[in-house]
Amino acid sequence: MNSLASLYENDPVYQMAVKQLKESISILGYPEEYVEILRHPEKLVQVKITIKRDNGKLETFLGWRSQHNSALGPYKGGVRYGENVTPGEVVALSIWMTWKTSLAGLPYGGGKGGVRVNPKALSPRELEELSRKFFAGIARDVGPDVDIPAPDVYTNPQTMAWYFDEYSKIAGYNAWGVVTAKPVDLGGLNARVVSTGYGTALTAREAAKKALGGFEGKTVAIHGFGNVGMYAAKYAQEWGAIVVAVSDSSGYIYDPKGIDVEEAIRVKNETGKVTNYKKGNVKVSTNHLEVLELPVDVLIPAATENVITMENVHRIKAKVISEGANGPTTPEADRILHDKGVVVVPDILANAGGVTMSWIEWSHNRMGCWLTDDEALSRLDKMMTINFHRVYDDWQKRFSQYPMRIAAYAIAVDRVVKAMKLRGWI
Ligand SMILES: NC(=O)C1=CN([C@@H]2O[C@H](COP(=O)(O)OP(=O)(O)OC[C@H]3O[C@@H](n4cnc5c(N)ncnc54)[C@H](O)[C@@H]3O)[C@@H](O)[C@H]2O)C=CC1
Ligand SMILES: O=C(O)CCC(=O)C(=O)O
Repeated sequence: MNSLASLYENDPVYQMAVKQLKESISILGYPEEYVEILRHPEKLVQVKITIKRDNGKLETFLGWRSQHNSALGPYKGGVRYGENVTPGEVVALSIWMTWKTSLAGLPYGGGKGGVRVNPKALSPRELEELSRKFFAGIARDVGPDVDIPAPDVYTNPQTMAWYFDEYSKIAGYNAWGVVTAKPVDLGGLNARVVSTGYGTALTAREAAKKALGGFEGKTVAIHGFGNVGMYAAKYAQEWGAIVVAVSDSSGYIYDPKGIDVEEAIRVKNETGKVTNYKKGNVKVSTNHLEVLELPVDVLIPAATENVITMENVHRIKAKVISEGANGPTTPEADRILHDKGVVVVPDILANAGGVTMSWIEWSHNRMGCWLTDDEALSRLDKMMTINFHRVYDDWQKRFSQYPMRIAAYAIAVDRVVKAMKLRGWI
């Protein structure tokens, strides 16, 4: 294999994505050579980004955009910033995007981007320069009909406004459809901000109805309190569950009687650390991973990949897990959870609220008309509830000896393979 593949092949997150792909291809009865076709991105772009720091020094960062598969439509997926971002992680995330958009029935393929940078160490001006230069670097490879980025970890609507502006200047017109999750004044929807967390809480709710006889009164712990974790907490509480614990990278807070989610969001937004929450008899710990092991009914991992592993899976007590994060559970741990009777709603189903709302935003931008947030959320609710039950029922009917992820993958991979065959690619 060529040397570009050596950039990602040894990455453990990439290897996890390939393992899941292999299992699905084998279960679907497709030839093994499909694994070789589908394990590589169609294109991987590396960008060098040099910015002038506020102290006058030049600093160089690397960024990547992985375009995994476009059989069903333009590549779609977020861009993340982080000091440990690797090309392997970006390629893996782009593979998962292909399955996610396919499973959601959207007219998209899968892509993902990343920049290896600690965003917390940059001033707002430095962050803007980095964001604009990253997007200018990939401008020839993206576009409203080619590849449509969106936010992921440590990027947000402001980042999308810079991307949109940079691309529009290069293209010579206002390219509304080149990114989604834009600010409302630039054609975005407020509903996109809440949509991933909304969808993750929704799939937790539907899974709890199946596995626990209902969602109301059930206890919930959430790992990660950013965009996804916060809104998953908000909607879980709104729908009657008791959110007893949440964490961010500073640690976690736990109150068995329930935490005040609105207050926790205020504390996180104003101080940057959820562990500054002080209400009631709250217990505060600096070990954020312990939140995964609390005695709760429902667990929502909403931070990073590889947090439920063979190391901690035997200590996990939740009976329902809804994966807000991408790739939080290793395949081995997933199998053990399944054998213990835990219902794990897989990431490609549980966190599809974001990309589904992105599609609603993108298609309305292109038609030049606008939806209210309530209309957009009610559409999302319908789409995700139907999709959850379609996957759940198929799992029970055809794949109950496997984790639910396998049923989701079987539907998703099959749709992509069929499109590739129809197009004459394979
Ligand atoms: N924002 C979106 O629309 C979507 C996000 N996701 C996934 O959800 C997860 C969270 O994303 P966002 O909430 O958007 O990010 P965010 O940047 O808004 O929040 C991330 C949260 O995770 C915590 N965190 C970061 N690194 C951590 C680490 N190494 N260990 C423990 N905690 C850590 C942060 O403190 C923060 O609370 C990611 O896996 C992302 O790929 C999936 C679908 C869509
Ligand atoms: O809204 C989007 O296009 C991206 C969402 C995303 O990156 C994800 O679902 O992981």
